[in-house]
Amino acid sequence: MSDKTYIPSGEEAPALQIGSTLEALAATIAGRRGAGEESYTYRLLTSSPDEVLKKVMEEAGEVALAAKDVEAWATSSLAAALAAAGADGAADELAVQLPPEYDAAIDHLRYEAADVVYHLLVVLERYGIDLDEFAAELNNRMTDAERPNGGVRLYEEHVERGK
Ligand SMILES: N=c1c2ncn([C@@H]3O[C@H](COP(=O)(O)OP(=O)(O)OP(=O)(O)O)[C@@H](O)[C@H]3O)c2ncn1[C@@H]1O[C@H](COP(=O)(O)O)[C@@H](O)[C@H]1O
Repeated sequence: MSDKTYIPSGEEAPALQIGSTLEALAATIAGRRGAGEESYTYRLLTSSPDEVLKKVMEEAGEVALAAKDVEAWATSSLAAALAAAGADGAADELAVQLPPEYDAAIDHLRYEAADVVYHLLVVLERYGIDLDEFAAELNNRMTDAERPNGGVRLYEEHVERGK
């Protein structure tokens, strides 16, 4: 844990699946600082920062396009169901059949989301923001009821609220 974060006393850190996955990936990325040119991650960590920053933007755009694809398949399925029901069809009895392409679009969205997260973690590594600090940023925005028990927090002096 960095000196920017803390776990409130009396609380234990949670063990969630996504947490350990992100920790493993972040550790792999950090470990690639010493790898050679054959490692894509090494190249992103050591080349012009524009390379990885461009990738984050590109992959975020791909997430948006993938999500629009999901919507398009859902919308066309609904349109087909409406057409099949005819003018007298009751809206609450529509039989919407989602095609295999819908499931494929969901898979693609998940894939692109993973690309964004990977590239974002490379950015965080490049700029020295560790996962605890990143988690603390998210945790600081949560209400007490939302925050996981033991969720790390940022010290007040590291919180910028633009005030
Ligand atoms: N999680 C990832 C990861 N996610 C995405 N990528 C790479 O990011 C690049 C994404 O570029 P593109 O979008 O152009 O390619 P694409 O995803 O194939 O295609 P589209 O998104 O355009 O459809 C590809 O080269 C992927 O291989 C990743 N490269 C590495 N990792 C992890 O990092 C570790 C270290 O990998 P090295 O970089 O090989 O050292 C790996 O073992 C993985 O655990």
